[in-house]
Amino acid sequence: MLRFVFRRVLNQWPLITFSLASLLVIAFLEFSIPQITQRIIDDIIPSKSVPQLVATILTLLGFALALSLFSYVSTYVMSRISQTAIVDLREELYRHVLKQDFNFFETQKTGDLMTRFSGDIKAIQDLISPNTLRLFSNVLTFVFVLAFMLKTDWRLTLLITLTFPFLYLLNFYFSRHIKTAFRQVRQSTAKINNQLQTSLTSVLLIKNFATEDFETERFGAVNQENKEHYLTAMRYQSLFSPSIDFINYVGMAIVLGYGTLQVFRGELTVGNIVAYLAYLKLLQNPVRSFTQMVSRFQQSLVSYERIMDLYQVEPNIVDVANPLELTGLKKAIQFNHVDFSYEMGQPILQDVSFVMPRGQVTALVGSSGSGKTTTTRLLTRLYDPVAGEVLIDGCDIRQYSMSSLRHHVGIVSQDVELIDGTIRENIMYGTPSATDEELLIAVGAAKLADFVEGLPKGLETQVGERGIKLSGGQKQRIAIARVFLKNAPILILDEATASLDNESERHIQASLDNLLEQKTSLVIAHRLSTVLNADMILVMDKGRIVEQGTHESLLAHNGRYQELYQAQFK
Ligand SMILES: Nc1ncnc2c1ncn2[C@@H]1O[C@H](COP(=O)(O)OP(=O)(O)OP(=O)(O)O)[C@@H](O)[C@H]1O
Repeated sequence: MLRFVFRRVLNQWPLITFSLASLLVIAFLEFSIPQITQRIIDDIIPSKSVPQLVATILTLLGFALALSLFSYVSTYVMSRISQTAIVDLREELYRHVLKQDFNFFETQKTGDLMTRFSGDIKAIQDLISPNTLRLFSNVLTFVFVLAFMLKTDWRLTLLITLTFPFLYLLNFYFSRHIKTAFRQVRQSTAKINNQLQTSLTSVLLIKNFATEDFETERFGAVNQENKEHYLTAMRYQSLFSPSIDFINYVGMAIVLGYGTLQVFRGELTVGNIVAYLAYLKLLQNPVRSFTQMVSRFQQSLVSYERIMDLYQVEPNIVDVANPLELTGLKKAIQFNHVDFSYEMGQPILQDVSFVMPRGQVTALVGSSGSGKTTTTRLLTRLYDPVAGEVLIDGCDIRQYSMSSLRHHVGIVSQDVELIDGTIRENIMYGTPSATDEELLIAVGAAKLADFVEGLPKGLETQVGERGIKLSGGQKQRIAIARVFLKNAPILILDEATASLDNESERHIQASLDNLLEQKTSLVIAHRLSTVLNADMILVMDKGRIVEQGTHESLLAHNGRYQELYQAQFK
């Protein structure tokens, strides 16, 4: 973990060098101040020299001022180093997560991912904090002080160091337990986040089924679990500091007891004892901050492991080395003996083969769960086939760069996804360079113009939380306008007109027909009326294409299409 953190701050070496230099100065000043006390007690008090006293006090104040100044500067600089490193880390992790396969997001819990971005990154941030820096300066002071004490009275110093093994053992014992306990705290916090995330995004479900009490009870259970783990962690942590304090008092007793005996024998001065007591504190400081660091370190370690887990996930669907750039569709898209399964041993698509010639509309029909959406997902490489291939102009789509492939496909799907922003931002999402003229054409084509003109802020109206609520049909039309604007040569319409009333559907259908005319499209529709005019209809059943042809030829055939048609219209 330290190596990981170190690599992340290494590029800020000038600031780090400056911080380390300040640490040296701080350690020197902290070591010197008790020397001044000793000098006053042992030399100046007996000499009764006022000028010497004034000079020494001024030196003391000067040292104290310098100490404050260096502490301030080094703390601020360290915060800067830490913030810069954390911003980089968060961004890198974000990019890494977005790069993952679609499948990753389907299996990963959102709340858990959010915890990694918030809590876990914060724990790493704590590690690169001014407190950690303090620990380093304390360690330096520790070395200075120990060297001096050994020189002054090695026996007394050795007696004090007898307490160190106990400190070490206590650290060892507590840190192990604290680490385990904090891992459980984090896991249960992620559970709380998951529960919150799922219930807050399904409020309608909860209201409709009046399951508030049930949900609250479930939430209570995970909340309680979190409390138990936290209390376990706290039990260890609260016992940790007092145990260390006790050992420290033993050290103080040794200095006072043995030191006073030495004074009796004339081997140490009173000033020596006072300085020793101050130094004892300086020896204890590192131990103190070390104890705090242990728990922070444990938390960071748990978080580090969770972040590393995330880093270690690599996407399976990636560009080949030196991918081709797709520059347009010239002849056809072809599915060639494609097999696919989401989970091993459970085939979803089997031996799917068909051709979509350029400029034609291919429709996919079939009962629910027959594999229509899955087929469209293979075309944009949300998933790759298990066997067989998908070709564009005779070339396997895996040879093209994913971004060029996806730039060539426009999708309107069942679930419209809107971003938090204005209607304009939503329509221009993915096409930020579109001109106002192009935007207005898209708005008109998607039959949104009347609706937008009726809004006081027009295209600048916020959608979602801080703006207007949109109906299902309006959302869908925004999604259609977005695809109009993208103007990709290949179109996928997955139940694109699903949430429109009959009248809007007619409007949209007309403009979609315009759009489809110049495109190569794959249209999924449960309502057969929307696919009557398709150039080719593929009938899917249990992951296979069981029939294909035009509406008339399929009806005449008296097969699965006939059944579907009968079920809908008779
Ligand atoms: N992410 C997934 N993981 C595992 N199985 C899945 C996943 N998505 C879909 N399936 C399964 O794959 C099969 C085909 O689903 P698909 O969504 O392609 O069907 P569909 O024909 O589009 O259905 P509908 O018309 O209801 O949208 C279904 O049995 C479904 O349960």
